[in-house]
Amino acid sequence: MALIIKDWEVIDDPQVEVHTGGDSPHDMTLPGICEGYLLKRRKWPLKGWHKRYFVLEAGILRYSKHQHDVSEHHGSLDVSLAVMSINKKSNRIDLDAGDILYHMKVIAKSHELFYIWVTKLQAHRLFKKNEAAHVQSGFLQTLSVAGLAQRNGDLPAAVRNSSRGPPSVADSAAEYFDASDDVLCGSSSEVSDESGLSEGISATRKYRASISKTPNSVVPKSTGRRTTLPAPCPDNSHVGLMAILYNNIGKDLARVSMPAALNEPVNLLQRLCEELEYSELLDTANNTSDPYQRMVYIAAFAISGYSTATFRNRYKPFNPVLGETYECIREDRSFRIISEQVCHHPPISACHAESENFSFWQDQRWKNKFWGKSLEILPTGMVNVTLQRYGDHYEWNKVVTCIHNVLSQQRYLEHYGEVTIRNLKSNTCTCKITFVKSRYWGSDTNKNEVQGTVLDQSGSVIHRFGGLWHEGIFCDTLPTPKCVWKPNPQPKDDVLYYGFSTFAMELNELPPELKPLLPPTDSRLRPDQRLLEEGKVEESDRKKDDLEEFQRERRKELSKQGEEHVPRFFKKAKDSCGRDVWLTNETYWKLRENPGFANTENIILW
Ligand SMILES: CC(C)CCC[C@@H](C)[C@H]1CC[C@H]2[C@@H]3CC=C4C[C@@H](O)CC[C@]4(C)[C@H]3CC[C@]12C
Repeated sequence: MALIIKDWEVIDDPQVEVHTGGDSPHDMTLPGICEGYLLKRRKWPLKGWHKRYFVLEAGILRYSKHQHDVSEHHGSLDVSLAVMSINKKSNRIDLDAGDILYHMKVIAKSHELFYIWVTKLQAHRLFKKNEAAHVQSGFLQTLSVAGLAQRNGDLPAAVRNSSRGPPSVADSAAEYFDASDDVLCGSSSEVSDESGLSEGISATRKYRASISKTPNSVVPKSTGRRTTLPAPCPDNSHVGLMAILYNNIGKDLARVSMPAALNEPVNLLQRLCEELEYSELLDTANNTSDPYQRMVYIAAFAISGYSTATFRNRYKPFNPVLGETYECIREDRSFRIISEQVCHHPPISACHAESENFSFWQDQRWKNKFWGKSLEILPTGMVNVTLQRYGDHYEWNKVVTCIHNVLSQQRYLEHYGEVTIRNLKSNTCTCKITFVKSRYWGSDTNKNEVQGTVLDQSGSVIHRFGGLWHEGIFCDTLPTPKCVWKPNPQPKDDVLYYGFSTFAMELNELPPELKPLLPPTDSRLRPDQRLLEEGKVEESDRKKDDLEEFQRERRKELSKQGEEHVPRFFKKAKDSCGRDVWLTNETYWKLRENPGFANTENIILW
């Protein structure tokens, strides 16, 4: 656990990782150089903050007065020997190596720049440690009897990777750019004590008691769909994540290739469909005449999409390849959805669902921030729902999802931040939902708290609701106070099956009668994902490599011809605020019916 003293956080020492993964492509490479002006605190003779030029190279941090005199640097420090603490609020970094102590601060109020320095420092610290371990293991090896020499796979990653050159400065500049373009900043979600926090806690306790008294929804009658997966999930506890993550700092997680053993047999397109697991809340909203009450159901729906996180922290979804599609028709829930990977850099997945009660669409993309122990996922883009009967168009943002202890088996997910739901067709009411960031001193009981209010035009509270995103939401201001949403119970043996809900199990099912109707780009036909689902991990891994290579080839070919990939079922547009959005072009279902995808020209992805 990171030690936290009044906004200061001691960053855990990077653990040198011993690889067992043989020829994994994710070995440690020399991290890129990081340089620029920072403020450095000085005690004597001129007390205060002074602007200095810092250069971080191969694990050594040097500084000088100006950029042009870096050669005559004033001081230098091996960053792997220093304890690093950071203060996210004031953008400060302290490096304490006992005899040498650097207090540094990012000049501009740029949280981005601060983040880049912190992650780069971590990468360099790990690199330097690895290097030290290399020297030490080399030393041990010389001592050991020749025949007992260590297997290649047991050596620290850096040892085997020495042949690969350091990334160029241009590379690392690209990486910075990647990390810094239009990112949302910081975590604004910590509820301050003045805002009635203790009140909130006791309210949540009350809500919680009421939720637990509410019986679970009746298990739906058999839908004829499968209730389990063909094979249990592989054990992936041996896969070393440290090198993968440190080497990809600043990059989109969705663009980083990882071994198949880390994956779950659904992809991000299918996970968009999974957000409709509780679509009956939208049906209810469409049958509720009171606009304020309707908003409560929309809010419950917005929260329900986050509940799978409780059980889904051990595996990551497959990244769809550009042009991949996924359809799902649910007669039992009377909706159908189509999604497509519309952009590769940055990765964007777009979806559109429709039913007699509602439409639902979003394009999902996000940024990552890797803080050493945790990884924050900052989604951009809005979720949209329209209700057929009232013509309402609701729009809301998503909150931050944080993967805590990302490198260890104690991994867990947390959501925090504020959601504002607006009805673009009427300003009768808005809704504010707070996903409360858990306080580090708190026990488990203050985890996953959600509080919300529905406000009228003048800002008065009309409804209040709350609870926990993994247990349910209670609203005590409805004519009959009630639990508006409660997650379905997990199926038996869910731990063996990736923590999937029944709904998730059904996503990748491929009934024989469906197969001829699907375009060849449908995720259900993706071979590596199918192999993983069947428990053939190694074959899946190989297929995954081929498939990714094939995607790169296709991209090269296209750019050689000066062309750009054009999504097939979605078009780019601007929303009311001028943001780029991807909307359906309404061709999918028409083509499916006539002439049918077997009779159209399709791109070949695998
Ligand atoms: C490194 C690996 C093995 C650890 C597991 C990573 C898992 C937990 C990560 C990888 C990608 C992540 C998803 C990426 C994007 C979103 C959209 C966001 O609006 C809600 C969270 C959600 C749905 C994330 C949930 C957590 C997630 C599934």
